[in-house]
Amino acid sequence: MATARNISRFWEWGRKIICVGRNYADHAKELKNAVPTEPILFLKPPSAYVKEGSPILVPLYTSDLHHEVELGVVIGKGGTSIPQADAMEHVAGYALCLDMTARDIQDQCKSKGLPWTMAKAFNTSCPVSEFIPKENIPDPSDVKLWLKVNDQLRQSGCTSQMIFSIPFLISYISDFITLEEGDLILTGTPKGVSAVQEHDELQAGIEDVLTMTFKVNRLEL
Ligand SMILES: O=C([O-])CC(=O)C(=O)O
Repeated sequence: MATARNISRFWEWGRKIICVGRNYADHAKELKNAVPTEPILFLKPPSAYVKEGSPILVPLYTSDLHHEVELGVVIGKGGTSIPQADAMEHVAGYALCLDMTARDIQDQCKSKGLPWTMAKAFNTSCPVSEFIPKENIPDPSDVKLWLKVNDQLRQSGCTSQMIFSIPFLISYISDFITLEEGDLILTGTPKGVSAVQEHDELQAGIEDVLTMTFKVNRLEL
């Protein structure tokens, strides 16, 4: 049972989190998934947020927790049915994000045709950096992302490899989910995802813009 002390460690930041799956062909292929022809979307609740200084907590029900480094897009101006041509006017800035994934649970859900909620939406499943103002990333379609586990490089990719662009995703999502100020869109992960263990240190960065560090802990009840 979660105690008040535990709950106070779960940082709430921003609003809803809309995630795009398999938006990099090399990552879709490394997990033997088809490259999508339309965006694959799933959600994380605001209770998934965790900021630097607080740990990523491994859910008790997984033995295969993976990191996925992603560029997050922070919505500054809400809207419904936003045309692609206007999409970037709705962006306030960015955040470096991790889409922590219980891979064993996701595999079970996939084989049963069930939603990925238990694999993707648990407390602390969305570690985020500080907010990055839009001006600090003038071309979000061409920035390098990387992630190290205990100083070893695991993921290194460039947002130029995305299948669906940021303006396309904003327009596509807003056709059926109204985007609101503070919402975060996770734009998918490049290849190199791998398992993390208790006591690991994850360091991730956006080239020349920022780095962030998170510790991994077991959830204590
Ligand atoms: O779990 C997955 O492989 C799907 C996903 O989130 C991604 O590709 O970013």
